[in-house]
Amino acid sequence: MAEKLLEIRNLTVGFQTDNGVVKATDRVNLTLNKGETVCLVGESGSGKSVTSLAVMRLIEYGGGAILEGDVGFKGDDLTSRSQEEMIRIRGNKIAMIFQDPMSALNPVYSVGDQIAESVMLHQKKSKKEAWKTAVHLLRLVGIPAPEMRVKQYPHELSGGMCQRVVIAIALACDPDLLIADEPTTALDVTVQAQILDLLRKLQKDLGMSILLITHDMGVAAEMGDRIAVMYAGVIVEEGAVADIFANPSHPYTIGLLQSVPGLEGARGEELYTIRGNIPSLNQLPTGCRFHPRCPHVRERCKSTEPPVFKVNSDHQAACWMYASGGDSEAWRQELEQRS
Ligand SMILES: Nc1ncnc2c1ncn2[C@@H]1O[C@H](COP(=O)(O)OP(=O)(O)OP(=O)(O)O)[C@@H](O)[C@H]1O
Ligand code: NI
Repeated sequence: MAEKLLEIRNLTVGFQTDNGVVKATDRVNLTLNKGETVCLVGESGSGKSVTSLAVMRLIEYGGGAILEGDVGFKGDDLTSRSQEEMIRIRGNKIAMIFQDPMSALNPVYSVGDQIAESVMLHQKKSKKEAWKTAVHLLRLVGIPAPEMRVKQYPHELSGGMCQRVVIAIALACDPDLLIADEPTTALDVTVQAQILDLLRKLQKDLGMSILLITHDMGVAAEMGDRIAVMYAGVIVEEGAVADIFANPSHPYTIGLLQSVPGLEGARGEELYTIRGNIPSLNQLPTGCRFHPRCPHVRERCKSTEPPVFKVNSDHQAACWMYASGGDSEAWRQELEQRS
């Protein structure tokens, strides 16, 4: 049995707005095993960042609140920790990196100072030792001539180099879990690939788990052991990466795959676009949230929200098509033919 590291259960995050409370995530369930990379994918506004910020308990600083559910981390429930305790947990066991490395770095301190500060915060080391560790970490994240680079300031480094520095800072606390929210979106394509390679290598060498947030199915295919697809605050499909690509099951996932050039799901010459837009949180449709955009919609989808159904042993989808009995079989055949 794989060892569970992070277990998000029924996580509902709410925000107070002028129109009352909106739920940015609604009973999200997601498990991450030790040493595994799980990719959380979905369109803009689907609730990916909110989910990760709730895990870190940073959502409370952004005006959100955890309304329901819990976050098991190494058997501990993070939702019942105080913010003081969370500071220690965030620093020591969970690290997070974001899209824009420049905004994560302080322009007035050298990169060495910033890494060393993180080292001293987490390990009992003198300034001199911490500086040595900073050089070591820069080497670990693939920065050439680290002895020279360590003295430089963020503006003297490229965007890709800065993201490597941010990763070095994250590694200073020797995290069990790295949450990476669109870590390569702001970088150009070649640099993007290099940073993804680096994350893969670090994961293998250091044995950490990665929760990778991306809207890019190609990135998810390359990086993930498992993929969870999010739509309008709910996880609509989850499974092993090979399974999701070979046998995408939720109509939303199928649409996503068909809209990516060069992926197997994309058949024919013309790329598919999912009709319509993601609904706003204060005007969620009844029943299945995806039903107004779904090419396979049936009456039941309009009235009742589907629970999660097993597609096979390690693959599940929240779609009525996978309920047993009724006309599900015929329905699935229709889907096979149309897609
Ligand atoms: N402080 C806030 N107040 C009100 N609503 C918020 C707040 N922060 C986020 N939301 C809402 O929560 C929803 C999910 O946002 P989130 O940032 O998690 O999306 P995402 O999937 O990460 O999208 P993206 O790919 O654009 O980063 C959005 O509809 C957003 O408007
Ligand atoms: Ni986001």
